[in-house]
Amino acid sequence: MRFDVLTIFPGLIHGYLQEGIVGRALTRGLIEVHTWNPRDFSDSAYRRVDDRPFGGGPGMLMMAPPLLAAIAAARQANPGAPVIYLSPQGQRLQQRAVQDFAAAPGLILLAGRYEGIDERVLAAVDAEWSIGDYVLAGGELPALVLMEAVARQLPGLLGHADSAAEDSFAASGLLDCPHYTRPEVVAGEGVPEVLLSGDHGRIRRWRLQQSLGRTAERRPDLLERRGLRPDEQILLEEYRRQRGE
Ligand SMILES: CN(C)c1ccccc1CNc1ccc(C(N)=O)cn1
Repeated sequence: MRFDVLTIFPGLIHGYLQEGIVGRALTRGLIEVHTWNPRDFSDSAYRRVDDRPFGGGPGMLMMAPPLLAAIAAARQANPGAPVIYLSPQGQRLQQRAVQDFAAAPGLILLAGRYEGIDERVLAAVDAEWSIGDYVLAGGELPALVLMEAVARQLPGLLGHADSAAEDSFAASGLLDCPHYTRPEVVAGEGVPEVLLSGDHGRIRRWRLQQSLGRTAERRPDLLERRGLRPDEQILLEEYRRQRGE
């Protein structure tokens, strides 16, 4: 999959992609990442990309012409790829949208800076997405968040093939259960004996019960949406009894 990122800080994008699974996906050719700097599309002497807002107000805005030209260049290089604008005004990114993006031929991501961009750029944008209800100095981190979440979904990217499919959100719609590894005792704390039992049916049951209990405690909204099978309802009730609720 090809990602094209429009940013005045290309180093932020390439820098992050040197490490980790996305870095490996790059070297393995599973993904391609190209950055386009609006400054290269500015027709002003000082490669100007920002200017003062009409109507006054603090800070600067990104001008439309350099961004529109950069978007056109990216569309030519990544045909069929939707242009996604990362902004606090966008739709909230959830795992379902990530899975949909993973099926796209490519993605063109527009990272805003300053106080935002000229509204007329949105005529060239296909969708506006937000990674959460908070404000960052630029759209580069949200672009990297989207890229990594999508890259994890690409077949062949993660070692144990089905792990992305096993992601708690994707598969079960539940929060993940607790995990343990060696050493067996940490600061006097041991490991739940069920995990040492070798009884895989019991282990699976315990993990589902933990996921259900944690989701009920921390994210009841997820359970609302998902609903519970009868057997899950029983596991959750047993969990609550054991927790003395
Ligand atoms: C500079 N700002 C305020 C801005 C204003 C408008 C658009 C983009 C930006 C860039 N900042 C972003 C981008 C995305 C998110 C998010 N929640 O996805 C948070 N911040």
